[in-house]
Amino acid sequence: MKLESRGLTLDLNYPQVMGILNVTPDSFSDGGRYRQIENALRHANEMIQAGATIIDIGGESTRPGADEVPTDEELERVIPVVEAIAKNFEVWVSVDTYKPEVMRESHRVGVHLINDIRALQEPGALEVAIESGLPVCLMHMQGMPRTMQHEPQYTDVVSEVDDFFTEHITRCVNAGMDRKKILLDPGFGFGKNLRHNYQLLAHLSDFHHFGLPLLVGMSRKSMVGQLLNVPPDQRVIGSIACATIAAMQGAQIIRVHDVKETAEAMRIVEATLSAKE
Ligand SMILES: Cn1cnc2c(O)nc(N)nc21
Repeated sequence: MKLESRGLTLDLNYPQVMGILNVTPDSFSDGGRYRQIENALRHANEMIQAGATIIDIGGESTRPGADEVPTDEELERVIPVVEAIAKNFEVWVSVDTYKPEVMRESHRVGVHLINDIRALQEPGALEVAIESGLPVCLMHMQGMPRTMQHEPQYTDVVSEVDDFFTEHITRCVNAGMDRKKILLDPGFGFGKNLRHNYQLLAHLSDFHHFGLPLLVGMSRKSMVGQLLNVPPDQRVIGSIACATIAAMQGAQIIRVHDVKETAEAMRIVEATLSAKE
């Protein structure tokens, strides 16, 4: 399975590591626009050297309880960084946004992939995504970041996420999107309690029946923290375990903070999966 965008190809027969680049104020404490771009380029370079083949740039925190960011503010944070990385590196750049204006401007300055935690449900987002011709990751979320972790409920989380994928693939294809441009993501931690997250991880391979790439993000999340009772910066080993379990089930893109460690673990997964054949 391969994914194409703007002349770049991603070989999805091997797990690809997506490095997280947050351009929210708390992520670059020493502020200042130029400094922010300089720091972002340095961080992106580190992740690329460590094995990331995609850099995911986000200007609005998606943590539980996070507030929304005005569109102009998100544009100011994200667009210069998307442009700088797309210009300076031969790497896939994805934009983590649900706002159509940010999608459009990111496309204008060279982004390769749209990563939308709201699965193109914002007014105008689907039209912009189709117009751009870019691949899009549709992620499942129950509720909104501000309230999604207040008692999430499911009858059967795996089948409900599967139904969500069916519904939104159909919606996008009926609106004119090329089905081959869609990626799917169960949205670990987005309206899921600990058990829901591990049911999704345990059954991740069930989602291959769509024949579309699976993108997963468990890095440093509470599904690791709640089990190990450690703060985010001590969740690397648990995150690697999650990444390995997902990749062993064929997840094609793993979204992480700790690129070097994850890329090394993916080498082990590749060796194991290729020995299966
Ligand atoms: C932005 N973001 C935070 N967590 C994520 C996840 O698990 N998947 C995707 N696609 N994006 C995420």
